[in-house]
Amino acid sequence: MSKELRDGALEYHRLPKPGKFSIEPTKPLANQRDLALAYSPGVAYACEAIVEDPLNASLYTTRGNMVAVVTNGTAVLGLGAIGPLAAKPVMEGKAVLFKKFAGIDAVDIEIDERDPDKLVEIIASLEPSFGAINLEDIKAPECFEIEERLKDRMKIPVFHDDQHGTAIVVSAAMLNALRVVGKPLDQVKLVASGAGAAALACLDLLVELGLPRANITVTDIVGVVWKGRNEQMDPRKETYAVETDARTLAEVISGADIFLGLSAPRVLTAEMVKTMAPQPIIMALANPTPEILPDEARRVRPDAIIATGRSDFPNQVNNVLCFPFVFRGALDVGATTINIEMKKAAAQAIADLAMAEPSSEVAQAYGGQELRFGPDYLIPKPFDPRLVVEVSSAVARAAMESGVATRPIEDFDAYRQVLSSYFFRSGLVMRTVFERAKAQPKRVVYADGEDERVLRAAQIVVDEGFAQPILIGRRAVVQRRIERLGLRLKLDKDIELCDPEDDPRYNTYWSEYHRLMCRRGVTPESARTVVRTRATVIGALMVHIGEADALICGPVSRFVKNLRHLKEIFGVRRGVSEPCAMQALILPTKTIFVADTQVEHKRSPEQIAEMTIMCAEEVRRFGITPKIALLSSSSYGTGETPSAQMMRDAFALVREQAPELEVEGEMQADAAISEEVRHRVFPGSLLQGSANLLITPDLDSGNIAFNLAKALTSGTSVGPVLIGLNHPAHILTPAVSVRGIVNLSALVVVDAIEKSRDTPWCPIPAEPA
Ligand SMILES: NC(=O)C1=CN([C@@H]2O[C@H](COP(=O)(O)OP(=O)(O)OC[C@H]3O[C@@H](n4cnc5c(N)ncnc54)[C@H](OP(=O)(O)O)[C@@H]3O)[C@@H](O)[C@H]2O)C=CC1
Ligand SMILES: CC(=O)C(=O)O
Ligand SMILES: [Mg+2]
Repeated sequence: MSKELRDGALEYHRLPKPGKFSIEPTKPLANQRDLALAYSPGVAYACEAIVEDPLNASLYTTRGNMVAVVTNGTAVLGLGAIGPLAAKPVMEGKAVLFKKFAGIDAVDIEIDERDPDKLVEIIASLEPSFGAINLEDIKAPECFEIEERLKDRMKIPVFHDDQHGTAIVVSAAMLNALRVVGKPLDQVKLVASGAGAAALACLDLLVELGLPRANITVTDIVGVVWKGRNEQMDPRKETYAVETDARTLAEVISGADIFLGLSAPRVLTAEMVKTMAPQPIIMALANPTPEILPDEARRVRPDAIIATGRSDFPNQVNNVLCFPFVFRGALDVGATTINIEMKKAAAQAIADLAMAEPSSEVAQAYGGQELRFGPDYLIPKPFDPRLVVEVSSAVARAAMESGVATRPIEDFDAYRQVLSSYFFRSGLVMRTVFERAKAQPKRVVYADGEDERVLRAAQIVVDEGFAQPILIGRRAVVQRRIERLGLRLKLDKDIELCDPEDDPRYNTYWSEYHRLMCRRGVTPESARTVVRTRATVIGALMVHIGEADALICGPVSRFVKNLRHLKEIFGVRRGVSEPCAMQALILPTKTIFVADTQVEHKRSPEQIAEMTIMCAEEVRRFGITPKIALLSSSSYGTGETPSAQMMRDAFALVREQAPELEVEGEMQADAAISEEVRHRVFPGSLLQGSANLLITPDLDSGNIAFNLAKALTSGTSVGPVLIGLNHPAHILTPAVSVRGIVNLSALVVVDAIEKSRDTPWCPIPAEPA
């Protein structure tokens, strides 16, 4: 390993605080009452509820989402028996991965004990504290007995990750590697290096999946595991002992289709690789140094498919792809164990994901690497946000079907939404919107149909089935990009295309545009030019004419230009003097909406009141009750600036026009968020709790406040949501992500559904306003 990596890793572990995680309270502990609830005397009620029914522990404590990562430090990575203290960085790392990838709270427990009997006693005694136990880096053969005895004794899942996590990921990668080389699992010859925890569990699962036991030869530190051998044997190894005169890896590797290394650094040589069968599969998985480095193997066998356990080579076969998600699924259904059905379901889900087209989030995280199923992309990358959804739900379902789930999931669609929120925090907030959109899909035209993000979003929209996309773009370019991105979209089947260079509807579009704009200085000639060159205009005309129900434009062209076209072609809703843009910031504990972030830099009190009422209506679409604060530098009359007066006037107008709204103003932003601060300055406030819709006095303050909060909190943003036009449309900003486009697509479909019901929209004016 390079010095640079060593220095970087040590600094990462040391700064800014030693170690990799800390524990944060999830409840307020700010005053005497909180103390009385959290601790004595209030806590006693939670204790009594658990005495009454032990299942209440998952209601009143962290137990249901808490996993112990337990080791005794006897087989730490490939570093060997380095002891429990030195194992702590690895275990802290596993704990952090549980949290990051699957939202599971995990703590590392390093136990200074090698005696299996004592270890079993210690670990079994942890049952009251945890919802599941992840055994880690405990050496073979003791690990087998330890796990079996704990599984018998404990009523929560006990899972030795080095065995089963590795087996699941190896099986997924193996199934896909065999798919690439076109060899059936029941006809390949496999040689394993290593007969420890990981290797034997992998072999067990591969046998379960159809690899004949007779096709397997195992080697370890002594050499071939043969029938009759006495040296360093144990009952588990014995099950793979074969009748043979061969005694070394070099002898048995000849003609093998697969090398599975879960042993030690550099045990496989280039000479040995040369003798393998055509298109050999080499899984050199010892960590951190594999049995052979990929370059060395590739040099002698360019036809090989190669995987390692490391993130710095293609095909990282590592149990990180599995353990967070298997535990997530098991905890969510209250599984009493993790059985073979759950393991097989996890392996299949991982294998299937690599076959699906790559996600843009992964492409982004991996710096634009080519991520299409093939020899260098056999399994998904650890940062693939689909893993938590697909693997956890497959495991949960398998637990239910195999009868080990104590809390079966009733609504799998809802569960998948919750799972996606572990990665995309917009998931939960957007759930109501997606459900409504799916119930009544609409035709959405995308003006920038050649943009890669739009194409990826269109694929998701088609897969999720909440809209029928229409793309504006040149046919050859769109087709080429679909292929390059590995998408499955079929032009003219999944999606309609409008090619601005060659569309028979061109004459209809420019004539209509001219009709709308002829009294605004637009000549037939310039109408032709605008329609030929501005995709947003074509998209807007399609909606206006009724060929589409809603429009998404951007991210390529500028927001203000797009908005101008939309106002010209659509007009604004009756009673609206100016549209506005609202953005949502989704934080771990709450969602806030801010307006106006994009549209009009100066509004009158009447327009602020109008915007407030429109935005409140929009917030309800997310299933959230608006709690509105009209922001200012002044709180309840403390300032005399014109903008403070304007917000006071706007507040009075909103109270008059929409008395049902929970609204207050004018106030500073901290008073809006904190009830405590607000009550200090104005105890009689009409607003309860924290405001979630923040109306700012002008565009600059709205935009600055939103972006500052976003940058400081790293919250997820949804929007800008364009409100007030006479037809459903949103304008994408240049920084939008694929997920952002998908979110806005769902929102625009919901707009279109409401418009089709004629609530609260009004008809298209004959001439634009
Ligand atoms: N990529 C991944 O996701 C994972 C990788 N691993 C890696 O796999 C390796 C084994 O881990 P694990 O099974 O937990 O450990 P174990 O200690 O349980 O097993 C190690 C095995 O390797 C054998 N071995 C050790 N040295 C050699 C050698 N020089 N030549 C041949 N065989 C040897 C041992 O032989 P003997 O039985 O004779 O002692 C034993 O069978 C480690 O490098 C670990 O990092 C493990 C889990 C997951
Ligand atoms: C990845 C892992 O668990 C190991 O190498 O031990
Ligand atoms: Mg391990």
